[in-house]
Amino acid sequence: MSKIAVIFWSGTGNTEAMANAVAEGAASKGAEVETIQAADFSATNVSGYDALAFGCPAMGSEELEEGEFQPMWDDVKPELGDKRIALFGSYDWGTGEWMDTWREDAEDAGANVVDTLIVNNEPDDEGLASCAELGAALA
Ligand SMILES: Cc1cc2nc3c(=O)[nH]c(=O)nc-3n(C[C@H](O)[C@H](O)[C@H](O)COP(=O)(O)O)c2cc1C
Repeated sequence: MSKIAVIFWSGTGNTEAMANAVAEGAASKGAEVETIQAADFSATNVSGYDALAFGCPAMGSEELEEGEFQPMWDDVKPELGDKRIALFGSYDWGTGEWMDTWREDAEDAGANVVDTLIVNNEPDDEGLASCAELGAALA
């Protein structure tokens, strides 16, 4: 059975709803899933998982959240090796630029990004289904 971590930061709950749906999708494929707040995850935890999903909304000016998520990400990304990872998050007025930058950053660090998913504001049923598919694809 594969073990999957879904690590997220969410200010107003939209990315958290995505995280829960990603976790449900992975669990539906028989994976053991842990959903973890960004502040509670660090590089030393990476080895305990086969695959990892990271969720963070567009913040700043098309940036990752700087207080908790960005430091965690900078700590974790060099340790990901060839583990399968997915990136997801919610946004509002932009075009998803933060996700393009984030994916590039992950790939520059050598990460094996299997997929990314962005959802505008609160995920609707279609958005939640896409999240579940993302989770299932990681499992
Ligand atoms: C401080 C701040 C900065 C933001 N910057 C952006 C941005 O650059 N681009 C964008 O599309 N949305 C931006 N947003 C909107 C959020 O990404 C959007 O509200 C998202 O749904 C929040 O997700 P959450 O509920 O998981 O916190 C920003 C929101 C806040 C509060």
